[in-house]
Amino acid sequence: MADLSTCDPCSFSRPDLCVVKSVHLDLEVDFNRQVLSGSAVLTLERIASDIDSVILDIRDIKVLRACDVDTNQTLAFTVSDPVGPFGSKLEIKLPQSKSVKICINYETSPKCTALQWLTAQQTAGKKYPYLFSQCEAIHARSLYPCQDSPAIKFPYTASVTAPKAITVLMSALRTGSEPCKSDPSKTVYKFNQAVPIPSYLLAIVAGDLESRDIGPRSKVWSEKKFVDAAAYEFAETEQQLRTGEELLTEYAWGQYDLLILPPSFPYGGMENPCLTFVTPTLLAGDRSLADVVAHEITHSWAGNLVTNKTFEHFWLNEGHTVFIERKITSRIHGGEPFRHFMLDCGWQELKNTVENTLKNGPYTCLVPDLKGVDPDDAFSNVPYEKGCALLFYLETILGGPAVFEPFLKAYVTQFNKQSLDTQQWKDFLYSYFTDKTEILDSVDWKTWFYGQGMPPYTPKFDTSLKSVCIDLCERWNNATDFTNFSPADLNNLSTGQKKEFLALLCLKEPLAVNKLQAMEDVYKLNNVKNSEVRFKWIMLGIRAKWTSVLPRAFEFINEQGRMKFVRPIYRALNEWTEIRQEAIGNFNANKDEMHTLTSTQLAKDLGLSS
Ligand SMILES: CC/C=C\C/C=C\C[C@@H](O)/C=C/C=C/C=C\[C@@H](O)CCCC(=O)O
Ligand SMILES: [Zn+2]
Repeated sequence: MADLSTCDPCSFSRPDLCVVKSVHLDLEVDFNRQVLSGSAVLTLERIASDIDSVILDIRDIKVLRACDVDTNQTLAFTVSDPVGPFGSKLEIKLPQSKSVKICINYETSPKCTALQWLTAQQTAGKKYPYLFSQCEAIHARSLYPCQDSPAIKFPYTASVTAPKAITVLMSALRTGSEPCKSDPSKTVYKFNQAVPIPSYLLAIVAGDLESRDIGPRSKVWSEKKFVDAAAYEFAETEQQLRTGEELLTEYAWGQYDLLILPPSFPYGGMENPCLTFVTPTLLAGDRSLADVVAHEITHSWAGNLVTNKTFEHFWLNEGHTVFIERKITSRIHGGEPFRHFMLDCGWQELKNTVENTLKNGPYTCLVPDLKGVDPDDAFSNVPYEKGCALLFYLETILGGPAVFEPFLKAYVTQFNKQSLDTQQWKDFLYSYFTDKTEILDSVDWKTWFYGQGMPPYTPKFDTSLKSVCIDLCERWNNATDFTNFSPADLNNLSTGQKKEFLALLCLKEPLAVNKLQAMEDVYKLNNVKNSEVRFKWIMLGIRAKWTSVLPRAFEFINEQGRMKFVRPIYRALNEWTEIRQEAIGNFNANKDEMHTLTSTQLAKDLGLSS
């Protein structure tokens, strides 16, 4: 196996020998060639006095030249391509000095895994092309030469040149724009991210974008078609930010904007600092899916300020974020009963993933071994929901929210702008609760961190919001006569309760087709627009092998590319023997329009690649 860094199994870099202290990118967006070209200036600090080179991660990057900025001396470099999913190792010889600033002239490849390039035809407006990035977990190395490990944090500045009609945004504060001096048909955009970030939080978007103000420090950005709907949908953003500040500390990033991406965006949201990226599947029209924004806002502390040292400790980012996100949303809507309802739904989602999708395998560990593994291949809701469950368990045994919430504030304060691992987190927990060592010693830490399967405990939740979902599920599951059901059954439920009602039915034996048709006759779910409810209704139909679900299933997976939805639907269609070839044919017909992350994972799900 390649000589990966001693501290991060997913990076060749050796920050223990020489570390990147800051980055400046000067890039031009070339939509015709679908490349970014220009330079990366890295300020380095030698840690070991006897080293004479720096090792960086790259993938599919063409390095044209490396030089010492102060002397313009050309620096020798080598690129090696070890076998494995981690790209290439760029080694650059360094001049003799304690700190040095190097300039790397390079260009990305059209197959850069961090970027999706869309033609004008693929956008909503059909007039201009579009480009957006997704660097988490280890795709930053295809965007710029870097030490692509979350153990390292650095501030960055950038200057990006693009055609005049195109707006460019980054995960940074906008510090101005001006016509390009050498070509008035282009605009140069300037950015500054003064808060140190891990490499995966560098992000860029370029497209025909409009914005609307939604708060004193927030805008929504999207193509014209979505911008007013987005302004309505995410109107609670400032309230969510303030609730996060009440719980934790002052928001450190200045601006909090939201970018609504094209439908191919593979995730619900991505916590890029100053500019959260979100999927348009959140545009429900009733703000019922804005909890994803609360999640991304929470990452402003858990993940972006306090960061997992490697992706084996991803639960530190996601488990804390989910646990705190649910505190934020329940302080705004519904209080503790609502928090418990969300925790309970999360527990069920975890159970379904652990037992049915991952079959209690190695990726059900809270802290998985990722040696030789691309983190994308290990991704699931386990670090989110098992991590959240551990924190809920600890909150319960340590004395409840009034005792545990001050710990969360102390945690983000202690590790502000740092990266840590699970051992450091546990040591801090013990150091904070010095009077509760006996309780902490009673926790089965080994099983929680490294055990496969469900956690070693069963939580007790307040079920006041869930009982109506359970009752309606049991009524339908046991019904032989459907005359006693009415639209009012669902009209009185929240979106979350409708979703949970369908999720509970998905855990039962597959329903008879005539029962599903009766449900459709009463509730008219075939026309539902809310993506979460639509997803569960489609999954219920596929489980029952209800052929009339198929047109709606294919329509849904072809109109958006959020992996949370398309992967389970493709997997379920693939398990439906008579439909498998149609599913594979649909995938092959649409894969070129998909984000690379999505098509790569779907090919593996369908057994078309290893
Ligand atoms: C144990 C897992 C270890 C490593 C995985 C780390 C990163 C995986 C990589 O695929 C990046 C994931 C980024 C996720 C971004 C947003 C998600 O939080 C949202 C996912 C669910 C949704 O679509 O709502
Ligand atoms: Zn997250």
